Order: sequence, then C-alpha cells, then structure tokens
Amino acid sequence: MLLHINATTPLHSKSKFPFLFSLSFSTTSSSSSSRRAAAASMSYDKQLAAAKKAASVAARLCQKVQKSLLQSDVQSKSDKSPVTVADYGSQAIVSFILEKELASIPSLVAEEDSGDLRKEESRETLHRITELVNDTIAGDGTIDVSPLSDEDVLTAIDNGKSEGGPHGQHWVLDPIDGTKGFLRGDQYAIALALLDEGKVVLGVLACPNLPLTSIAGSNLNSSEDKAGCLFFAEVGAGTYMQSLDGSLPTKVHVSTTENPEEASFFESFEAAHSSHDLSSLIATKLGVKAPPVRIDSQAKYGALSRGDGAIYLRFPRRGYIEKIWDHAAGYIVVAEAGGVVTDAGGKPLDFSKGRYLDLDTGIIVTNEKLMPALLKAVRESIGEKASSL
Ligand SMILES: Nc1ncnc2c1ncn2[C@@H]1O[C@H](COP(=O)(O)O)[C@@H](O)[C@H]1OP(=O)(O)O
Ligand SMILES: [Mg+2]
Ligand SMILES: [Mg+2]
Ligand SMILES: [Mg+2]
Repeated sequence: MLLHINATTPLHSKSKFPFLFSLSFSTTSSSSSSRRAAAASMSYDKQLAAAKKAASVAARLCQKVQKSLLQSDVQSKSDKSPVTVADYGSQAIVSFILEKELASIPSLVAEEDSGDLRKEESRETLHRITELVNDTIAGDGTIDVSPLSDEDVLTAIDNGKSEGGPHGQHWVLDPIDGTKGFLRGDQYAIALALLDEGKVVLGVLACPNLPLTSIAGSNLNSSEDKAGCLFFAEVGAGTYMQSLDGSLPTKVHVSTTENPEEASFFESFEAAHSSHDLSSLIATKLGVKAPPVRIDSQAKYGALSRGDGAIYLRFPRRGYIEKIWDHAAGYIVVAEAGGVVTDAGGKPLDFSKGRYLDLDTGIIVTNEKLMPALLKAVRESIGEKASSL
C-alpha cells in the first residue's frame, strides 16, 4: 500500500484536477490500471462539468421542495411507488442543462416519464413543476434562457426514454434516488452517470442531506452539518468530493481495512428494498461487530467511497429487477475510489444491457481485500437460507 500526499494529482499523466490538495491511501490494482489505460485516450471533462452543474442545480430544486413538501406534491406511480414534483422537476432540470451545456439533445436513460403528468387531473401539478424548474434556473443565475413552458418541461422529462445499450454514449439519471428517504426528510441522491460503449465513464452523486464529515458512529439524520455533498468520478481519474455549495474538491478513498471486526456495513433503510435478515446473517458470518448503518439511496455509495463504512449489502426481494440508474453513478464513485462492486455471485455489474441490470441475486460492495471473505460469507448465507425454506 502506498501513502500519497498529493500537491497536484499525480495519479496518471492525464491530470484532471491539478489544483487539488489531497491526502489519500491507494493500492495498485490490475482493474484500476486497465480502466486508466482504456481512459488514456478519452477525456470526458466537458461532460463531467455539465453533469456536476446539472446535478447541483437539480439538488437545489429538491432542497426547496423537501423544505416545504405539500401533500399534493406526492403522487403514486403505477407500481405504487411514490413520485413527487421534485422527482419530475429534477429530471427536467438535468435533461435541460445537459442539452444546453453540451449543445445537443442527450440520449438519456432516466427513471421518470411524463405519462401521468399529461393527464387532465395533473394540470395543477404540472404548473407547479414548471414554476419550480423556472424559479430554480432563475435562482442559479448562470443559465441564460427564457422561462420554460409546461410543454418544454414535459419534453425535457421525456428525453429520458432512451433504452441505453452497448453502443454510443448514454446519460443515466435517477432524478431522486431514495424518494422514500426524501419524503421522510432523510437521505436521497441525484444520481447521474455517462455510459460510453456500455461502460460507465463518469458519475456524479449529489447528496443534499449527507454531512461533509464522516457519518461513522454518528446519527446522520440529526447532523448539524447541512451543506450536502457532491461526489464525482471520471474513469481513470479517481473520485472527489466537494460541498454542494462549491468548496474545493478533495480526493476520497474507500476504507482499506482488512479486518471485518473493524468494518461497518450499510444497507437500505427500507426493509422492503433489501433483506435485513440476510445481511445480518452475512455480517455475523464475516465477523462484523458493528450494527448495520441504514441509509436510503445511493448516498450509501458516496459514504462508502470516502470510507465511512467498509461494506454495502443489497438483497432485494425475489423477482425485483434492478435498474441501471439505481447503481451507475454509485458504481463509478466507489470503483474510482478503490472499491469493488459485484453481484452476489462475484460478477461485475453489466450496464450495457439496456434499462435493467441482469444480475445474480443482489449487489455487494467492499474493498479488494475484504471481497473474497465477503463473497464466501454471502455464498454460505444464501445457501443456509435456501436450505432452511
Ligand atoms: N421494492 C423495491 N425493492 C428494491 N428497491 C426498490 C424497490 N422499490 C423501489 N426501489 C428503489 O430502490 C432504491 C432505493 O433503495 P434504497 O434507498 O433502499 O437503497 C431506489 O432506487 C428506489 O427507487 P426510487 O429511485 O424510486 O427511490
Ligand atoms: Mg422512484
Ligand atoms: Mg432509485
Ligand atoms: Mg428515483
């Protein structure tokens, strides 16, 4: 293991953030060096700048809504999951800003669509979303555009209908990941990533309620630190974190612990999203001593990327199909920080198959040293659960 004290960013010759000071631990790995090699001829700096701007402005819209959430702001989708004016507003803003900053309509794979908003009974809701989008854009002060109409907002939302896939570039967006956390006033994230030829090449996670300081051992939902975090990663260039109000970025790295007794693990706050029983069995088998840290959304990946915890376990109920927007940004934020993300069978996640992830049972995340023991504990625990049914 090497200890780097960086006055610039000497990670590789294609230095992305020469103005940074950072203290980081790093390990050399074949997977990260091959990612670097693949990235050597490609720069996504312009797209990353656009993505950071889009996610930050969308986060402002979400913060405004979370402060004054009205009953009428929340609706139910056909799958019974909640959706709010902020989910739609955030998607419209990200879609609109990407188009404006990059001067072309983005191919966007995003969670929401305008179907319900086009219904007659949603007219008032749509007006409220348009008003929120226009107020947020005007409040930013750097986006030169005349106010958007309801139709402009619907069109921006519907840009998110792309199917993704293995060819070309596609943006991947969850405008509010963790809507249930958002409604509770807890953690949520605006998660934006870029796929190039089926691979995630950059990711941005805006986490408005995540403290800038470590949440290890603290009650994160009552923290006084309200700045919010913006994590960003570009393939081959590492992961950085800054405050949502624009502090200097610092480089982050996953926990390097090899000892499960020192490791804490993250899982969904919602028991309906991931089996708490199975993760408890895995943690016990592995020798983890600390109780689980339950957080909504991809904020888990952000917190993991800076070493607040060492493991993330996610086991949705049988039959639930994971979507690429629920993991793409989080995946690269953790991978570029030195972490490993696989399905429960140890296979890397494949983001090239369209809107869905095709995977074995669940998703697990940790550092390279702990992964073999974690995979063994996962395999044994799943086996025990199956034989006890
Ligand atoms: N039944 C479910 N099982 C697993 N995940 C779900 C389920 N319903 C919604 N989700 C999605 O899981 C993610 C949040 O999981 P968690 O917060 O538990 O990590 C969100 O993307 C949420 O969607 P959404 O983006 O609509 O909030
Ligand atoms: Mg949703
Ligand atoms: Mg989501
Ligand atoms: Mg969502």
